[in-house]
Amino acid sequence: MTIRNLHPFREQAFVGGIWTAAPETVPVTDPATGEVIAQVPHLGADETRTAIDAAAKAQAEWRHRPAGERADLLLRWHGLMLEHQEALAAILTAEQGKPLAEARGEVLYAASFVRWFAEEARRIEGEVIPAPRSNQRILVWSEPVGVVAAITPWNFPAAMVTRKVAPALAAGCAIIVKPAPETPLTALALAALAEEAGLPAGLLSVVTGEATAIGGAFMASDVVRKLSFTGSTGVGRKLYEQSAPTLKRLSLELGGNAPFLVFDDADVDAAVEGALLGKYRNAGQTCVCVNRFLVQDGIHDAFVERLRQRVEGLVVGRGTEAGVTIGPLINARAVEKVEQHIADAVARGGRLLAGGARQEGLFFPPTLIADVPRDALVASEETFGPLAAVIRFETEEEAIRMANDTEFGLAAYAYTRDIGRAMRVAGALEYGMVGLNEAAISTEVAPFGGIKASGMGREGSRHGITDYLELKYVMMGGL
Ligand SMILES: NC(=O)c1ccc[n+]([C@@H]2O[C@H](COP(=O)([O-])OP(=O)(O)OC[C@H]3O[C@@H](n4cnc5c(N)ncnc54)[C@H](O)[C@@H]3O)[C@@H](O)[C@H]2O)c1
Ligand SMILES: O=C[C@H](O)CS(=O)(=O)O
Repeated sequence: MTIRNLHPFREQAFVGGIWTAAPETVPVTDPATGEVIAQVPHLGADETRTAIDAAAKAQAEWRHRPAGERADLLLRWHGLMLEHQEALAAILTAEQGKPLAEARGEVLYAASFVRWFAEEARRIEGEVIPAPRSNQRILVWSEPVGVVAAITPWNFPAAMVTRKVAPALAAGCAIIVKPAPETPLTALALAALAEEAGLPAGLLSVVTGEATAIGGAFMASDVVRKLSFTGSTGVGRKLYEQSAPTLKRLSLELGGNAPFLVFDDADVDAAVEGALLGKYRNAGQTCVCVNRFLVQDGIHDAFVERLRQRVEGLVVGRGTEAGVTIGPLINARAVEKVEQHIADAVARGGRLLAGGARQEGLFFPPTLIADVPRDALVASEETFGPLAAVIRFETEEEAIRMANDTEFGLAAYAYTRDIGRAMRVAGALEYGMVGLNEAAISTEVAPFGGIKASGMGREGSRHGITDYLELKYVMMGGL
Protein backbone atom coordinates (compact mmCIF):
# COMPACT_ATOMS: atom_id res chain seq x y z
CA MET A 1 0.00 0.00 0.00
CA THR A 2 1.39 3.39 -0.91
CA ILE A 3 1.31 6.09 1.75
CA ARG A 4 0.74 8.72 -0.94
CA ASN A 5 -2.98 7.98 -0.93
CA LEU A 6 -3.28 8.44 2.82
CA HIS A 7 -4.72 11.55 4.48
CA PRO A 8 -2.86 13.49 5.87
CA PHE A 9 0.15 12.61 3.65
CA ARG A 10 1.87 15.75 2.30
CA GLU A 11 5.12 16.18 0.42
CA GLN A 12 5.11 19.97 0.14
CA ALA A 13 6.61 22.14 2.86
CA PHE A 14 4.26 24.21 5.03
CA VAL A 15 5.57 27.79 4.98
CA GLY A 16 3.54 30.58 6.60
CA GLY A 17 0.34 28.62 6.09
CA ILE A 18 1.04 27.91 2.41
CA TRP A 19 1.83 24.41 1.08
CA THR A 20 5.02 25.16 -0.82
CA ALA A 21 6.82 23.25 -3.59
CA ALA A 22 10.27 23.94 -5.03
CA PRO A 23 12.08 23.11 -8.29
CA GLU A 24 14.76 21.26 -6.32
CA THR A 25 13.64 18.41 -4.07
CA VAL A 26 15.11 15.99 -1.53
CA PRO A 27 14.21 12.28 -1.75
CA VAL A 28 12.73 10.48 1.24
CA THR A 29 13.52 6.77 1.27
CA ASP A 30 12.08 3.75 3.05
CA PRO A 31 15.02 2.34 5.07
CA ALA A 32 13.57 -1.18 4.79
CA THR A 33 13.70 -1.20 0.99
CA GLY A 34 15.76 1.80 -0.16
CA GLU A 35 12.75 2.83 -2.27
CA VAL A 36 12.13 6.57 -2.75
CA ILE A 37 8.68 7.15 -1.26
CA ALA A 38 8.45 10.93 -1.61
CA GLN A 39 10.27 14.08 -2.73
CA VAL A 40 10.13 17.11 -0.40
CA PRO A 41 11.14 20.68 -1.29
CA HIS A 42 14.79 21.64 -0.91
CA LEU A 43 14.24 24.99 0.82
CA GLY A 44 16.82 27.28 2.36
CA ALA A 45 17.36 30.60 4.09
CA ASP A 46 14.92 32.67 2.02
CA GLU A 47 11.95 30.42 2.69
CA THR A 48 12.98 30.18 6.34
CA ARG A 49 12.91 33.95 6.62
CA THR A 50 9.46 33.95 5.04
CA ALA A 51 8.33 31.48 7.70
CA ILE A 52 9.87 33.62 10.47
CA ASP A 53 8.06 36.74 9.21
CA ALA A 54 4.76 34.88 9.05
CA ALA A 55 5.35 33.47 12.53
CA ALA A 56 5.99 36.94 14.00
CA LYS A 57 2.75 38.27 12.49
CA ALA A 58 0.67 35.29 13.63
CA GLN A 59 2.18 35.25 17.13
CA ALA A 60 1.34 38.92 17.71
CA GLU A 61 -2.33 37.90 17.66
CA TRP A 62 -2.02 34.38 19.08
CA ARG A 63 -0.33 35.58 22.26
CA HIS A 64 -3.51 37.48 23.19
CA ARG A 65 -5.86 34.55 22.50
CA PRO A 66 -7.49 33.44 25.76
CA ALA A 67 -5.83 30.33 27.14
CA GLY A 68 -9.04 28.38 26.75
CA GLU A 69 -9.09 29.04 23.01
CA ARG A 70 -5.47 27.91 22.67
CA ALA A 71 -6.35 24.81 24.65
CA ASP A 72 -9.41 24.06 22.53
CA LEU A 73 -7.42 24.23 19.31
CA LEU A 74 -4.77 21.89 20.71
CA LEU A 75 -7.49 19.46 21.77
CA ARG A 76 -8.93 19.51 18.23
CA TRP A 77 -5.46 18.72 16.90
CA HIS A 78 -5.14 15.92 19.48
CA GLY A 79 -8.47 14.44 18.34
CA LEU A 80 -7.40 14.50 14.69
CA MET A 81 -4.15 12.75 15.53
CA LEU A 82 -6.08 9.94 17.22
CA GLU A 83 -8.56 9.79 14.34
CA HIS A 84 -5.68 9.41 11.89
CA GLN A 85 -3.44 7.21 14.05
CA GLU A 86 -3.23 4.42 11.47
CA ALA A 87 -2.31 6.74 8.60
CA LEU A 88 0.25 8.60 10.72
CA ALA A 89 1.78 5.30 11.85
CA ALA A 90 2.00 4.04 8.26
CA ILE A 91 3.73 7.25 7.14
CA LEU A 92 6.07 7.09 10.14
CA THR A 93 7.06 3.46 9.53
CA ALA A 94 7.52 4.09 5.81
CA GLU A 95 10.11 6.81 6.38
CA GLN A 96 11.72 5.71 9.67
CA GLY A 97 11.40 1.90 9.53
CA LYS A 98 10.19 1.07 13.05
CA PRO A 99 7.64 -1.73 13.45
CA LEU A 100 4.06 -0.54 12.97
CA ALA A 101 3.20 -1.44 16.56
CA GLU A 102 5.93 0.94 17.76
CA ALA A 103 4.80 3.59 15.28
CA ARG A 104 1.22 3.40 16.55
CA GLY A 105 2.58 3.75 20.06
CA GLU A 106 4.65 6.75 19.05
CA VAL A 107 1.60 8.48 17.55
CA LEU A 108 -0.24 8.06 20.87
CA TYR A 109 2.85 9.26 22.76
CA ALA A 110 3.10 12.28 20.44
CA ALA A 111 -0.62 13.02 20.88
CA SER A 112 -0.23 12.82 24.67
CA PHE A 113 2.01 15.92 24.61
CA VAL A 114 -0.65 17.84 22.68
CA ARG A 115 -3.33 16.94 25.22
CA TRP A 116 -1.01 17.56 28.16
CA PHE A 117 -0.08 21.06 27.02
CA ALA A 118 -3.67 21.87 26.08
CA GLU A 119 -4.32 21.39 29.79
CA GLU A 120 -1.18 23.27 30.85
CA ALA A 121 -2.23 26.27 28.70
CA ARG A 122 -4.92 26.99 31.28
CA ARG A 123 -2.50 26.71 34.20
CA ILE A 124 -0.05 29.50 33.31
CA GLU A 125 -0.70 31.38 36.54
CA GLY A 126 0.98 34.33 38.20
CA GLU A 127 1.76 35.60 41.70
CA VAL A 128 1.14 38.58 43.95
CA ILE A 129 4.20 39.18 46.14
CA PRO A 130 4.20 41.20 49.38
CA ALA A 131 6.03 44.44 48.48
CA PRO A 132 8.75 46.19 50.54
CA ARG A 133 6.41 49.17 51.24
CA SER A 134 2.78 49.21 52.40
CA ASN A 135 1.66 51.33 49.43
CA GLN A 136 3.07 48.88 46.88
CA ARG A 137 2.05 45.61 45.32
CA ILE A 138 4.14 43.30 43.14
CA LEU A 139 2.45 41.31 40.38
CA VAL A 140 4.28 38.50 38.59
CA TRP A 141 3.03 36.94 35.38
CA SER A 142 4.36 34.93 32.42
CA GLU A 143 4.45 35.95 28.77
CA PRO A 144 5.24 33.81 25.71
CA VAL A 145 8.88 33.85 24.67
CA GLY A 146 7.80 34.73 21.08
CA VAL A 147 8.89 33.03 17.84
CA VAL A 148 10.46 29.59 18.38
CA ALA A 149 12.63 27.52 16.04
CA ALA A 150 12.64 23.75 16.45
CA ILE A 151 15.08 21.27 14.92
CA THR A 152 14.18 17.61 15.32
CA PRO A 153 15.81 14.17 14.80
CA TRP A 154 14.72 11.19 12.70
CA ASN A 155 14.27 8.56 15.42
CA PHE A 156 10.88 9.76 16.73
CA PRO A 157 9.44 11.76 13.81
CA ALA A 158 6.11 12.42 15.56
CA ALA A 159 6.89 12.71 19.27
CA MET A 160 9.96 14.93 18.91
CA VAL A 161 7.81 17.38 16.93
CA THR A 162 4.76 17.58 19.23
CA ARG A 163 7.02 17.63 22.33
CA LYS A 164 8.04 21.10 21.07
CA VAL A 165 5.09 22.39 19.06
CA ALA A 166 2.48 21.67 21.75
CA PRO A 167 4.11 23.64 24.62
CA ALA A 168 5.05 26.46 22.25
CA LEU A 169 1.46 26.92 21.03
CA ALA A 170 0.06 26.43 24.53
CA ALA A 171 2.34 29.20 25.83
CA GLY A 172 1.23 31.62 23.08
CA CYS A 173 4.30 31.24 20.84
CA ALA A 174 4.64 30.59 17.12
CA ILE A 175 7.00 27.84 15.95
CA ILE A 176 8.92 26.82 12.83
CA VAL A 177 10.03 23.19 12.62
CA LYS A 178 12.94 21.84 10.60
CA PRO A 179 12.51 18.06 10.68
CA ALA A 180 15.31 15.59 9.97
CA PRO A 181 15.85 15.06 6.22
CA GLU A 182 15.36 11.33 6.74
CA THR A 183 11.86 11.74 8.19
CA PRO A 184 10.04 14.94 7.12
CA LEU A 185 6.74 13.31 6.11
CA THR A 186 5.42 12.76 9.62
CA ALA A 187 6.03 16.40 10.56
CA LEU A 188 4.26 17.54 7.38
CA ALA A 189 1.34 15.23 8.10
CA LEU A 190 1.06 16.63 11.64
CA ALA A 191 1.07 20.15 10.21
CA ALA A 192 -1.76 19.20 7.85
CA LEU A 193 -3.83 18.04 10.83
CA ALA A 194 -2.98 21.21 12.78
CA GLU A 195 -4.19 23.28 9.82
CA GLU A 196 -7.36 21.15 9.74
CA ALA A 197 -7.84 21.83 13.46
CA GLY A 198 -7.97 25.53 12.64
CA LEU A 199 -4.47 26.69 13.54
CA PRO A 200 -4.05 30.26 12.22
CA ALA A 201 -1.76 30.58 9.20
CA GLY A 202 1.88 31.23 10.07
CA LEU A 203 1.69 29.96 13.63
CA LEU A 204 3.26 26.63 12.64
CA SER A 205 5.59 26.14 9.68
CA VAL A 206 7.52 23.02 8.61
CA VAL A 207 10.52 23.90 6.47
CA THR A 208 12.31 21.06 4.67
CA GLY A 209 15.68 21.21 2.96
CA GLU A 210 19.25 22.29 3.70
CA ALA A 211 19.89 21.95 7.44
CA THR A 212 22.77 24.41 7.73
CA ALA A 213 20.98 27.06 5.61
CA ILE A 214 17.70 26.74 7.49
CA GLY A 215 19.45 26.47 10.85
CA GLY A 216 21.67 29.40 9.95
CA ALA A 217 18.62 31.56 9.18
CA PHE A 218 17.06 30.53 12.50
CA MET A 219 20.16 31.39 14.48
CA ALA A 220 20.89 34.68 12.69
CA SER A 221 17.39 36.02 13.24
CA ASP A 222 16.76 38.21 16.28
CA VAL A 223 13.03 37.60 15.78
CA VAL A 224 13.59 33.94 16.72
CA ARG A 225 13.82 34.17 20.50
CA LYS A 226 14.21 30.49 21.27
CA LEU A 227 15.66 27.32 19.76
CA SER A 228 14.45 23.88 20.83
CA PHE A 229 16.83 21.24 19.46
CA THR A 230 16.78 17.49 19.74
CA GLY A 231 19.67 15.62 18.22
CA SER A 232 23.33 14.79 18.65
CA THR A 233 25.56 16.50 21.16
CA GLY A 234 27.92 17.58 18.39
CA VAL A 235 25.24 19.52 16.53
CA GLY A 236 23.86 20.79 19.83
CA ARG A 237 27.23 22.33 20.66
CA LYS A 238 27.35 24.06 17.24
CA LEU A 239 23.88 25.53 17.72
CA TYR A 240 24.74 26.62 21.25
CA GLU A 241 27.65 28.65 19.82
CA GLN A 242 25.46 30.04 17.01
CA SER A 243 22.86 31.20 19.54
CA ALA A 244 25.29 33.54 21.32
CA PRO A 245 25.03 36.63 19.05
CA THR A 246 21.25 36.86 19.57
CA LEU A 247 21.20 35.30 23.08
CA LYS A 248 18.37 32.90 22.30
CA ARG A 249 16.65 30.78 24.95
CA LEU A 250 17.78 27.17 24.43
CA SER A 251 16.28 23.74 25.04
CA LEU A 252 18.80 21.05 24.07
CA GLU A 253 17.86 17.37 24.16
CA LEU A 254 21.10 15.69 23.14
CA GLY A 255 22.93 12.38 23.13
CA GLY A 256 23.03 9.74 25.82
CA ASN A 257 25.03 6.77 27.09
CA ALA A 258 22.64 5.04 29.48
CA PRO A 259 24.02 2.55 32.02
CA PHE A 260 21.75 -0.33 33.13
CA LEU A 261 22.84 -1.59 36.55
CA VAL A 262 21.81 -5.08 37.67
CA PHE A 263 22.60 -5.89 41.30
CA ASP A 264 22.82 -9.40 42.80
CA ASP A 265 19.51 -8.87 44.63
CA ALA A 266 17.60 -7.90 41.46
CA ASP A 267 14.60 -9.82 40.12
CA VAL A 268 16.45 -11.34 37.18
CA ASP A 269 13.34 -11.90 35.04
CA ALA A 270 12.24 -8.28 35.54
CA ALA A 271 15.76 -7.11 34.73
CA VAL A 272 15.82 -9.15 31.51
CA GLU A 273 12.44 -7.80 30.38
CA GLY A 274 13.60 -4.29 31.20
CA ALA A 275 16.83 -4.92 29.29
CA LEU A 276 14.96 -5.97 26.14
CA LEU A 277 12.78 -2.84 26.18
CA GLY A 278 15.57 -0.53 27.27
CA LYS A 279 18.00 -1.79 24.63
CA TYR A 280 16.11 -2.90 21.54
CA ARG A 281 13.17 -0.45 21.29
CA ASN A 282 13.37 1.32 17.89
CA ALA A 283 16.27 -1.06 17.06
CA GLY A 284 18.30 0.65 19.80
CA GLN A 285 17.92 4.05 18.13
CA THR A 286 16.66 6.07 21.06
CA CYS A 287 18.48 8.61 23.20
CA VAL A 288 17.47 6.79 26.40
CA CYS A 289 18.46 3.34 25.13
CA VAL A 290 20.79 1.32 27.30
CA ASN A 291 24.35 1.68 26.04
CA ARG A 292 26.13 -0.29 28.78
CA PHE A 293 24.88 -3.16 30.95
CA LEU A 294 26.75 -3.15 34.28
CA VAL A 295 26.01 -6.49 35.98
CA GLN A 296 27.15 -7.58 39.43
CA ASP A 297 29.22 -10.78 39.56
CA GLY A 298 26.72 -12.88 41.52
CA ILE A 299 23.83 -12.48 39.05
CA HIS A 300 25.89 -12.03 35.90
CA ASP A 301 25.74 -15.51 34.36
CA ALA A 302 22.02 -16.01 35.04
CA PHE A 303 21.17 -12.57 33.64
CA VAL A 304 23.33 -12.97 30.53
CA GLU A 305 21.99 -16.44 29.70
CA ARG A 306 18.32 -15.43 30.10
CA LEU A 307 18.91 -12.27 28.10
CA ARG A 308 20.59 -14.34 25.35
CA GLN A 309 17.57 -16.63 25.16
CA ARG A 310 15.16 -13.69 24.84
CA VAL A 311 17.35 -11.90 22.29
CA GLU A 312 17.30 -14.99 20.09
CA GLY A 313 13.50 -14.68 19.98
CA LEU A 314 13.44 -11.13 18.56
CA VAL A 315 12.33 -10.90 14.92
CA VAL A 316 14.19 -8.69 12.42
CA GLY A 317 12.30 -7.46 9.36
CA ARG A 318 10.26 -4.75 7.66
CA GLY A 319 8.19 -2.71 10.08
CA THR A 320 5.07 -3.40 8.03
CA GLU A 321 5.33 -7.17 8.56
CA ALA A 322 3.37 -8.71 11.43
CA GLY A 323 5.46 -9.98 14.32
CA VAL A 324 8.57 -7.95 13.48
CA THR A 325 10.20 -6.44 16.56
CA ILE A 326 13.43 -5.05 15.10
CA GLY A 327 13.20 -2.87 12.00
CA PRO A 328 16.06 -1.54 9.84
CA LEU A 329 18.56 1.05 10.99
CA ILE A 330 18.14 4.49 9.49
CA ASN A 331 21.14 4.54 7.17
CA ALA A 332 24.49 2.94 6.25
CA ARG A 333 26.37 5.19 8.70
CA ALA A 334 24.28 3.80 11.55
CA VAL A 335 25.11 0.22 10.50
CA GLU A 336 28.82 1.05 10.31
CA LYS A 337 28.76 2.55 13.83
CA VAL A 338 27.29 -0.66 15.28
CA GLU A 339 29.83 -2.77 13.38
CA GLN A 340 32.66 -0.59 14.69
CA HIS A 341 31.53 -1.01 18.32
CA ILE A 342 31.12 -4.77 17.92
CA ALA A 343 34.52 -5.25 16.30
CA ASP A 344 36.19 -3.13 18.99
CA ALA A 345 34.51 -4.96 21.89
CA VAL A 346 35.37 -8.41 20.48
CA ALA A 347 38.94 -7.39 19.66
CA ARG A 348 39.36 -6.35 23.28
CA GLY A 349 38.13 -9.69 24.61
CA GLY A 350 34.33 -9.42 24.49
CA ARG A 351 32.40 -12.68 24.04
CA LEU A 352 29.83 -12.55 21.18
CA LEU A 353 26.68 -14.44 22.30
CA ALA A 354 24.04 -13.35 19.74
CA GLY A 355 23.87 -11.50 16.41
CA GLY A 356 27.06 -9.64 15.48
CA ALA A 357 26.92 -9.34 11.70
CA ARG A 358 24.82 -7.11 9.43
CA GLN A 359 22.09 -8.63 7.33
CA GLU A 360 20.77 -7.48 3.95
CA GLY A 361 20.43 -3.75 3.42
CA LEU A 362 20.09 -1.78 6.66
CA PHE A 363 18.89 -4.70 8.78
CA PHE A 364 21.05 -5.55 11.79
CA PRO A 365 20.25 -8.40 14.22
CA PRO A 366 19.96 -7.78 17.96
CA THR A 367 23.46 -8.36 19.26
CA LEU A 368 24.72 -9.36 22.71
CA ILE A 369 28.35 -9.30 23.86
CA ALA A 370 29.49 -10.32 27.35
CA ASP A 371 32.81 -9.68 29.16
CA VAL A 372 33.14 -6.31 27.45
CA PRO A 373 36.19 -4.45 28.79
CA ARG A 374 35.66 -1.10 30.48
CA ASP A 375 37.78 0.78 27.94
CA ALA A 376 35.78 -0.45 24.92
CA LEU A 377 34.36 2.20 22.58
CA VAL A 378 30.81 1.17 23.51
CA ALA A 379 31.54 2.17 27.11
CA SER A 380 32.12 5.81 26.17
CA GLU A 381 30.36 6.37 22.79
CA GLU A 382 26.64 6.25 22.02
CA THR A 383 26.07 3.22 19.77
CA PHE A 384 22.54 4.13 18.69
CA GLY A 385 21.90 0.59 17.47
CA PRO A 386 20.89 -2.93 18.64
CA LEU A 387 24.10 -3.82 20.51
CA ALA A 388 23.87 -4.94 24.16
CA ALA A 389 27.31 -4.77 25.80
CA VAL A 390 27.66 -6.39 29.23
CA ILE A 391 30.36 -5.30 31.68
CA ARG A 392 30.86 -6.96 35.09
CA PHE A 393 31.26 -5.19 38.45
CA GLU A 394 31.84 -6.31 42.03
CA THR A 395 30.69 -3.54 44.39
CA GLU A 396 27.97 -0.86 44.44
CA GLU A 397 30.61 1.87 44.64
CA GLU A 398 32.38 0.50 41.57
CA ALA A 399 29.09 0.36 39.66
CA ILE A 400 28.25 3.99 40.44
CA ARG A 401 31.75 5.11 39.48
CA MET A 402 31.54 3.28 36.14
CA ALA A 403 27.99 4.47 35.47
CA ASN A 404 28.96 8.10 36.00
CA ASP A 405 32.20 7.84 34.01
CA THR A 406 30.77 9.48 30.87
CA GLU A 407 30.27 13.00 29.50
CA PHE A 408 26.57 12.23 29.14
CA GLY A 409 23.79 12.45 31.73
CA LEU A 410 20.44 11.66 30.16
CA ALA A 411 18.95 8.36 31.41
CA ALA A 412 20.16 5.56 33.70
CA TYR A 413 18.55 2.37 35.00
CA ALA A 414 19.07 0.21 38.09
CA TYR A 415 17.51 -3.09 39.12
CA THR A 416 17.62 -4.02 42.80
CA ARG A 417 15.10 -5.18 45.39
CA ASP A 418 16.91 -3.45 48.22
CA ILE A 419 15.07 -0.16 48.86
CA GLY A 420 18.03 1.40 50.60
CA ARG A 421 20.31 0.56 47.69
CA ALA A 422 17.69 1.80 45.22
CA MET A 423 17.53 5.23 46.82
CA ARG A 424 21.31 5.46 47.30
CA VAL A 425 21.92 4.56 43.66
CA ALA A 426 19.18 6.87 42.31
CA GLY A 427 20.75 9.73 44.26
CA ALA A 428 24.31 8.93 43.18
CA LEU A 429 23.63 8.54 39.45
CA GLU A 430 24.49 11.79 37.58
CA TYR A 431 21.59 11.71 35.14
CA GLY A 432 18.40 13.65 34.46
CA MET A 433 16.23 10.54 34.55
CA VAL A 434 16.58 7.24 36.45
CA GLY A 435 14.50 4.08 36.00
CA LEU A 436 14.39 1.96 39.17
CA ASN A 437 13.23 -1.56 38.26
CA GLU A 438 11.61 0.17 35.27
CA ALA A 439 12.80 0.66 31.69
CA ALA A 440 9.72 2.45 30.32
CA ILE A 441 10.50 5.88 31.77
CA SER A 442 9.33 8.24 29.00
CA THR A 443 6.00 9.97 29.60
CA GLU A 444 4.45 13.37 28.98
CA VAL A 445 3.74 13.86 32.68
CA ALA A 446 7.41 13.86 33.75
CA PRO A 447 10.23 16.38 33.00
CA PHE A 448 12.23 14.62 30.26
CA GLY A 449 15.79 15.77 29.83
CA GLY A 450 19.42 15.45 30.80
CA ILE A 451 22.51 17.15 32.20
CA LYS A 452 26.15 17.54 31.16
CA ALA A 453 26.64 16.67 27.46
CA SER A 454 23.01 15.45 27.23
CA GLY A 455 21.73 19.01 27.18
CA MET A 456 19.56 21.42 29.12
CA GLY A 457 15.89 22.19 29.64
CA ARG A 458 13.00 19.78 30.15
CA GLU A 459 10.17 18.57 27.88
CA GLY A 460 6.81 17.39 29.18
CA SER A 461 5.39 17.81 32.71
CA ARG A 462 4.37 21.16 34.22
CA HIS A 463 8.04 22.17 33.85
CA GLY A 464 8.01 21.76 30.06
CA ILE A 465 5.99 24.89 29.38
CA THR A 466 8.30 27.22 31.35
CA ASP A 467 10.91 26.83 28.60
CA TYR A 468 8.47 28.76 26.34
CA LEU A 469 7.63 31.52 28.83
CA GLU A 470 9.31 34.64 30.17
CA LEU A 471 8.57 35.95 33.67
CA LYS A 472 7.65 39.62 34.16
CA TYR A 473 6.97 41.48 37.37
CA VAL A 474 5.18 44.78 37.85
CA MET A 475 5.81 46.89 40.95
CA MET A 476 2.68 48.97 41.62
CA GLY A 477 3.29 52.05 43.81
CA GLY A 478 1.23 54.92 45.25
CA LEU A 479 -1.59 52.63 46.42
N1 LIG B 1 17.77 13.78 24.21
C1 LIG B 1 16.78 13.47 23.41
O1 LIG B 1 15.58 13.65 23.74
C2 LIG B 1 17.07 12.90 22.05
C3 LIG B 1 16.00 12.41 21.30
C4 LIG B 1 16.28 11.88 20.03
C5 LIG B 1 17.58 11.83 19.53
N2 LIG B 1 18.59 12.32 20.30
C6 LIG B 1 19.97 12.25 19.82
O2 LIG B 1 20.03 12.58 18.41
C7 LIG B 1 21.05 11.81 17.78
C8 LIG B 1 20.46 11.05 16.60
O3 LIG B 1 19.61 11.89 15.86
P1 LIG B 1 20.16 12.57 14.54
O4 LIG B 1 21.11 11.67 13.82
O5 LIG B 1 19.00 13.12 13.78
O6 LIG B 1 21.00 13.79 15.13
P2 LIG B 1 21.67 15.00 14.34
O7 LIG B 1 22.20 15.89 15.37
O8 LIG B 1 22.57 14.53 13.25
O9 LIG B 1 20.44 15.74 13.60
C9 LIG B 1 19.38 16.25 14.36
C10 LIG B 1 18.73 17.39 13.57
O10 LIG B 1 19.69 18.43 13.43
C11 LIG B 1 19.78 18.82 12.06
N3 LIG B 1 21.12 19.35 11.83
C12 LIG B 1 22.27 18.66 11.65
N4 LIG B 1 23.30 19.52 11.53
C13 LIG B 1 22.79 20.78 11.64
C14 LIG B 1 23.32 22.11 11.59
N5 LIG B 1 24.64 22.32 11.41
N6 LIG B 1 22.49 23.17 11.74
C15 LIG B 1 21.17 22.97 11.93
N7 LIG B 1 20.58 21.74 11.98
C16 LIG B 1 21.40 20.67 11.83
C17 LIG B 1 19.46 17.56 11.31
O11 LIG B 1 19.06 17.85 9.98
C18 LIG B 1 18.31 17.01 12.16
O12 LIG B 1 17.12 17.67 11.81
C19 LIG B 1 21.57 10.86 18.84
O13 LIG B 1 22.74 11.40 19.42
C20 LIG B 1 20.46 10.84 19.88
O14 LIG B 1 20.94 10.52 21.17
C21 LIG B 1 18.38 12.85 21.56
O1 LIG C 1 15.19 9.27 21.46
C1 LIG C 1 14.75 10.01 22.30
C2 LIG C 1 13.29 10.00 22.65
O2 LIG C 1 13.07 11.03 23.56
C3 LIG C 1 12.92 8.64 23.09
S1 LIG C 1 11.51 8.50 24.07
O3 LIG C 1 10.47 7.84 23.22
O4 LIG C 1 11.06 9.84 24.52
O5 LIG C 1 11.90 7.64 25.19
